Amino acid sequence: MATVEVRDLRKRYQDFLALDGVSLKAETGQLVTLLGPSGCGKSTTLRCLAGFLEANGGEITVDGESILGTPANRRGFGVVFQNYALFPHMTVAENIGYGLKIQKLPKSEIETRVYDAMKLVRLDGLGDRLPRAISGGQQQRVALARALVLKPKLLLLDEPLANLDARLRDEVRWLIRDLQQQSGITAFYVTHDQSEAMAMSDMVAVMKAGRVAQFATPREIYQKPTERYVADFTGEANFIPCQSVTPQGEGRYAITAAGATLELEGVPGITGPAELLLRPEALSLTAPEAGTFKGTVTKSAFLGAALHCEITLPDGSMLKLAAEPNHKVRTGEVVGIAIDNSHAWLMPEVAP
Ligand SMILES: Nc1ncnc2c1ncn2[C@@H]1O[C@H](COP(=O)(O)OP(=O)(O)OP(=O)(O)O)[C@@H](O)[C@H]1O
Repeated sequence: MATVEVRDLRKRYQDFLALDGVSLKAETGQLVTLLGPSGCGKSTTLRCLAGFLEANGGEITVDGESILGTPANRRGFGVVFQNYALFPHMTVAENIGYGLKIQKLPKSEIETRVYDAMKLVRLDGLGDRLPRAISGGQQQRVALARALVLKPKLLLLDEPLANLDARLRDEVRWLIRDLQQQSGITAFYVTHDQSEAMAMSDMVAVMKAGRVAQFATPREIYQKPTERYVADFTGEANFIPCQSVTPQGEGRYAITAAGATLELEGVPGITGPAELLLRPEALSLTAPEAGTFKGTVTKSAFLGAALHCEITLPDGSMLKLAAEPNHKVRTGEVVGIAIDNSHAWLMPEVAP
């Protein structure tokens, strides 16, 4: 098992800088997700890790040793990409055992390991089928078994669920996480799906234009983002500009925003303009005089599990919240909004 560190990684395609100093680390047994919009450099980072691309600068170490000079086929990593690229003329079992055959292992050992791997990914009984005779989810599980059967030091997964429908995505997602945790294998996982990243990862690197905007646990990324980009990418978010910010030490601040005064935590060391992040779950409807904020309902929709409301504050800011479904509000009604301070967070207006 392996600790993997990426330091200041740079990659240029002709004159385009795709990676501009990417740094992150996976401790042994962790699953680290690279999350971000299309084109931010997730796959490029993973391909440098795999050895399919040569970096132009920086360092990648496994257990402290540089691997940049080691060709892909000597790195001992398992790779699962979205186009699973199974060999179409080989059976499921032959596909899974291919890497072991290349390593010239004895036939009996190959058979045992392939059998175990098929059981692990719940493909028992399908060993004799050709890839075209199994479903997309099963094909992706073959790809996973093919990587795991080699007992890799590191597992690299690039949008492995992208071609699956929603139900299968859920199923294979939990299977991957279960297998990764059971085997204690270190893994990097690329996705642009925020909920996938939150559900599966020990650590998340939110990427932005070839850099890592924030590298932290899913909880921290969601509740304590360092900038608006990260907050926006990791879930529903309301932002309210602050009129005044008074630091109170240890990452706490007293602020005024949209006519209210609040004390809350935030990104340490804010000195300039700041904005308040309020996730929908930080907000609840109350009587106008009882709320931290007072605002006017501009939209409401009953969604079954919640009443979705949009409320405009006196400074023009808009709050989206999920109210208790039995609440009834009218458009134009003045309401109070109570805030759970533990879900409120202060961020600098300009990224640090
Ligand atoms: N072979 C290439 N030649 C030139 N530019 C490339 C090449 N491969 C990728 N790029 C560019 O580098 C940037 C990063 O690409 P990359 O594939 O790493 O992004 P990504 O975050 O994985 O995106 P996606 O989610 O769409 O796969 C993009 O702007 C992309 O257009």
